[in-house]
Amino acid sequence: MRAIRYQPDRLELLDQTRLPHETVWLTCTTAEDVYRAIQAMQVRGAPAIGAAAAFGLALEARRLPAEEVRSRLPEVAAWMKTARPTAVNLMQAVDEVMSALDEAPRGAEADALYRRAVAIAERDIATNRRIGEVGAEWVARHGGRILTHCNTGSLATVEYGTALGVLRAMHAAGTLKHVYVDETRPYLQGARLTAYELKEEGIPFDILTDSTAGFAMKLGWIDAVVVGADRIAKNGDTANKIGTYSLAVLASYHGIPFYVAAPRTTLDLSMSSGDEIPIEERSADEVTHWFGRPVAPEGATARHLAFDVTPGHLITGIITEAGVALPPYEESLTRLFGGG
Ligand SMILES: CSC[C@H]1O[C@H](OP(=O)(O)O)[C@H](O)[C@@H]1O
Repeated sequence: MRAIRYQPDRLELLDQTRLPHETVWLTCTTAEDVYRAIQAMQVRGAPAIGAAAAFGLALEARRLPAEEVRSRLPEVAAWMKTARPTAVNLMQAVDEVMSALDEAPRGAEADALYRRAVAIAERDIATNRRIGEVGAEWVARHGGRILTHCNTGSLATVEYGTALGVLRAMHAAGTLKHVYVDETRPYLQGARLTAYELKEEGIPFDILTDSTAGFAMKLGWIDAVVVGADRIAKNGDTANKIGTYSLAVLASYHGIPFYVAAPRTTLDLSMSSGDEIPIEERSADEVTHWFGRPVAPEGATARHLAFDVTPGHLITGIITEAGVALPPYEESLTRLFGGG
């Protein structure tokens, strides 16, 4: 499954606000088209956001007058980084695609950025499959009944997924027994998107309301928890979808292994701890309304923190393409990926 399709002159995004009941593709031809799609969560998921932004800048390089690309694109790149604040993949991908500008022959900037964006997308897919291999072997030792949160599959990562990639690899190896999918209010990445991906592949699952997870652990349903990430600090503190922190506390209380699966591009080793990670707060309307229809009484207010930060000491291991990092993360992550 692909949620992002790319050509030199356009980027097509599967509108994730319409899934699972409608398949609507958005066609983007400018950086602004992509910026708006990221902000509206029509494309979402840390790696997918990064890849889309990279293609958005390549499109802008094609749209701008050739003689103005080098002077104007850096400003567009800085603006693109503000589309959403938490997923470090956005910032990393923008910097990576912009580095192609320095190396591009004059007059061929757009083609150079497009090639770099394609390289980012294809590398991410290969990385995801490696994370799946590493994670499947490691997590299976705990058992095959896995709880996951949000959506970390093809829809979040160009293809295959990170945490959901581990579950795909376990399913392929015959070690996955069942997936428990947190619905993940209010956007319902779990109930709408993860369920959509798992159903497509015949992987057995049940959706749980977010508030069921703790009791499911008490009932002995869960062998391990595997989630994704949007930014991981040097000490292993991990920003991820709101509700992840609660899952980690519950898993710790119940003695259940809790894993994060993420690529190098989600690590922010410049941050010493999760205290520095910017947490996106989205419109209260996304809580008080169900995709536009009012749920709460008129005038009700809400706080909508879109992410939380799980302290490294609650994380059993961080599954990456280079191996599984174990505490202490300051040492293990640096050993796997270097200083920064
Ligand atoms: C594989 S990264 C997916 C990551 O991104 C999600 O956030 P959002 O849906 O708001 O983009 C969530 O934190 C997932 O774990």
